[in-house]
Amino acid sequence: MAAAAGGGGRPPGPDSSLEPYVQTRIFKIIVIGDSNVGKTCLTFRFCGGTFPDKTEATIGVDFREKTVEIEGERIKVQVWDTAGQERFRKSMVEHYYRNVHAVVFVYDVTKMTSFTNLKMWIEECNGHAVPPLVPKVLVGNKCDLKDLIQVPSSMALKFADAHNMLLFETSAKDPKESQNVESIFMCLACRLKAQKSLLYRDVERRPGRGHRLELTRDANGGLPYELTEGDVICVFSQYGEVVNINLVRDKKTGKSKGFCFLCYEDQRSTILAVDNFNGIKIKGRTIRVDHVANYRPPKDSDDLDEVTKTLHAKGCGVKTPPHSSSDSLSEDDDVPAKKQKDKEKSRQERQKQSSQSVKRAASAEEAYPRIKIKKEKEDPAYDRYASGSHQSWNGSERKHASRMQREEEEQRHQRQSERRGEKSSQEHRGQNSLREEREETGRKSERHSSRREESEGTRSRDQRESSTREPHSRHRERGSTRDSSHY
Ligand SMILES: Nc1nc2c(ncn2[C@@H]2O[C@H](COP(=O)(O)OP(=O)(O)OP(=O)(O)O)[C@@H](O)[C@H]2O)c(=O)[nH]1
Repeated sequence: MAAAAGGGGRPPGPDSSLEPYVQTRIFKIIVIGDSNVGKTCLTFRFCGGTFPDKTEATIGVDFREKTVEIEGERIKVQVWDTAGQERFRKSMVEHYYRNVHAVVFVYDVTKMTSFTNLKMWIEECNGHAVPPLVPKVLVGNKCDLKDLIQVPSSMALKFADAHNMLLFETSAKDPKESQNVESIFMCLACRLKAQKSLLYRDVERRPGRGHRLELTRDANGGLPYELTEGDVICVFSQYGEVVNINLVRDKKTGKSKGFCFLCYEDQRSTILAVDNFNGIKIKGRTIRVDHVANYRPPKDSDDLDEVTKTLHAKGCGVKTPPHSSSDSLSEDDDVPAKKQKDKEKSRQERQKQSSQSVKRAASAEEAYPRIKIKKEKEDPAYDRYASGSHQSWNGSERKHASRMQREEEEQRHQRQSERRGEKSSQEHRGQNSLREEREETGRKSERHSSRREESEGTRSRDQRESSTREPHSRHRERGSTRDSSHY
């Protein structure tokens, strides 16, 4: 069942390797227990197949990895060898438990205190809201020291039963027991595989330009006020490119309000960020992040300088070439400052005329073709936080977009009729060309209907999303994302 082994080092991030994009699931398994029970040796035995001559107390965490094959599927077992000593684990505990898929509790069969302390380790684990679905096993190590055994198997078995865990009694040192050590992790991997689809590599790399990450603020945390947009981008670009950021600032003082909206280049990055950043501490403040459907660009206010306005409009991501001709409609992309001012005026005029939020969202979509914004209902929570006037979008931009579409359509028609004209001028129009024409018509109608299906699909999806969006429906949405990315 098992294949290649891995070594220690940094946690292999989902994008850290240059290996081709394959669907490899990663199971994060943490090994917990008192210091000196043999956690490091067990992980060495499993990942490297050896018993280390010498070990030192683990500081923070060590990572080891092994790729195994279960029923034809390659799975990466990522083993987190945690520190047993309180002083070496304090700052890391939250990281251990975040998005963990399975837990291995280890005690030393020759040391009763390491067994009685298990209660404390289980409490710690429960205190970090590890879901009940996460499999846990109990491992009694150092069974080779037969004469020194203090913890009888019957006692350990009773404890394991009481906590709904499997018990493994083994030795990292004794090579004859290596199969048993392997079974600990393989048993967990098999159980995890049997559960539903896991982890990030399964998530489609969709250009989810509308997907945003919301860094919220509550009584216990939020972004440290001193962080600038650049700081936030530095931290959050670990999991993907940030293409736009809206760090909400006080209108008068310009100081950060401690919350922010980020737009990643794809949905996968947003999911990764939610899973990895939620609950971390930055400068003593706990970060809370949510994955919500739509990125909201900053609201324009009068005292913003032109550079900032243009940056808000363009985003901060690297420019990618437009996907299609309609993408190149971005008139705003290189709007000179004066034009921007004029637009601002007419925008304000239009704002008086129309206060319908749906319309606003629709026109925003046209104003920011690079960051497509889905239509959605106005989120009152956003208005509560955000300062400054509502942004409404210029009707001329809408007209411009539709005019361009019309022109494009006309050009396409012209090209088609030219092609047809050429064909009719041919003297001998045989069966082949007739067939070609029929095929062309078929293709065209196919294209047409698929486009219609696509737009209908998008519309109904948008309708569904907007109908379920409430100020706090983010959580539901995030839950559904998790459903698809976690077991
Ligand atoms: N006899 C015997 N000794 C073992 C076994 N496993 C580990 N040891 C020894 O136990 C000591 C501690 O092992 P480690 O693996 O470093 O213990 P740990 O739980 O990782 O300790 P911390 O990193 O401090 O949390 C070392 O001297 C190992 O050689 C085993 O199966 N049998």
